[in-house]
Amino acid sequence: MKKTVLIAGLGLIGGSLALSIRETEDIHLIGFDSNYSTLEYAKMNKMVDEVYSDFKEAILQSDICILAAPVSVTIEMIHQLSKLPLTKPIIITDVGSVKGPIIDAANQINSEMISFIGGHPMAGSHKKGIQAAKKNLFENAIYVLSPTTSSSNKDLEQLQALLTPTKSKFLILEPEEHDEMTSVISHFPHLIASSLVHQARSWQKTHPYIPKLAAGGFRDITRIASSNPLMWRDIFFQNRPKMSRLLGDWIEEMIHLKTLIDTGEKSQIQEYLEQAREYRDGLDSRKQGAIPSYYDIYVDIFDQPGAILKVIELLSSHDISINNIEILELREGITGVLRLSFQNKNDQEFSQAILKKNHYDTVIEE
Ligand SMILES: NC(=O)c1ccc[n+]([C@@H]2O[C@H](COP(=O)([O-])OP(=O)(O)OC[C@H]3O[C@@H](n4cnc5c(N)ncnc54)[C@H](O)[C@@H]3O)[C@@H](O)[C@H]2O)c1
Ligand SMILES: O=C(O)C(=O)C[C@]1(C(=O)O)C=C[C@@H](O)C=C1
Repeated sequence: MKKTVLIAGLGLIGGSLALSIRETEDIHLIGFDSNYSTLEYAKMNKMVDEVYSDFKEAILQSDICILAAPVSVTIEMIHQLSKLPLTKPIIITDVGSVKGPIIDAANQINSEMISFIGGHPMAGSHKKGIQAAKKNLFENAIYVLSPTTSSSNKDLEQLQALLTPTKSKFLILEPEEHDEMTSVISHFPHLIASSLVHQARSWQKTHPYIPKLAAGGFRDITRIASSNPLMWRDIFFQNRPKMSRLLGDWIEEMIHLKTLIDTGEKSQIQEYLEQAREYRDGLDSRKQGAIPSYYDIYVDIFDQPGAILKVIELLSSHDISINNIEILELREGITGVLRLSFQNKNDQEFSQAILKKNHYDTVIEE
């Protein structure tokens, strides 16, 4: 018999999950969202089989439910769930970027019917909403799962089977361990990116040309400052003890760096930069399985009308899906560099072959 799977919150993450699992044969996929136009979009684009504007109605018929709303809303949904008159067993999971408070809420559920397994796909984007959803968003990404005492091994296997089409790699973690690591490698960097943008904005008051000087470096390090403020407010708030600790460490480190700069400690500054470079280069995931990254190609282009479009058209005419496009340098009349990101090695290599055949200079960084 078909299982009914509910995705509650059809934004970037919920929508992407819907796109990747919707072709699974033995499921009936339903979606719930508080935003009416999101439900309309999901229905029009056949992202789910049915849409619901009432959480209770949707959940009562589901066998598996994926909560994919902002973290604070997810916690509210778990409180609501615990009060529902459920008549059949249901596996509940979530996708929230912070796990501790979500698992704490789940542990308060007093229903034999609910098996809760925390979840967090470690892939996303600075974009939000259903229109930014992508089928292959999670390919090769780590997908953290945090089982609780309410869930059995069979439940975990069932959830992993449902998520298999995402082509992600499962990693079982305790919530505390998850929150500690993601605070370092995901949450805190967002705070720093936003603070760098604030610094530039403040200096712009006296130096109006600052935005014109913002080249590849500033854009690279601050891309994530364009992310969804509501989602990140929730993440910082729900993980605030860890964020506060990291801020303390960071301030101390900055004071140390300031001393090195003020006293002109050239060799120590160089050593600091070298150590950072070595660690950053070693993170390149595909060899070590640390952080899943996109498969990038750097393409030289000339600043001519339609130059970027030509590259996109060329690859899309071969049915290649480009995950992200970034213009790293494009100044009037000179050669620029496009960074094209793909979700897998095949697309990356195939694209390079096509571009080379069409006389583009390309580089893949190893
Ligand atoms: N964006 C990322 O990079 C990323 C990556 C991994 C995990 N996450 C986590 O995924 C979750 C969703 O993030 P997103 O990026 O998809 O955000 P999003 O803003 O794109 O989507 C959130 C969706 O939840 C819906 N929603 C909000 N309040 C609701 C409510 N009360 N009832 C029903 N639906 C409601 C919104 O209408 C929207 O469709 C968050 O918990 C976030 O921490 C995000
Ligand atoms: O690629 C991005 O824009 C992201 O910020 C994705 C990102 C991250 O890598 O920090 C953001 C939040 C998540 O919970 C998981 C992934």
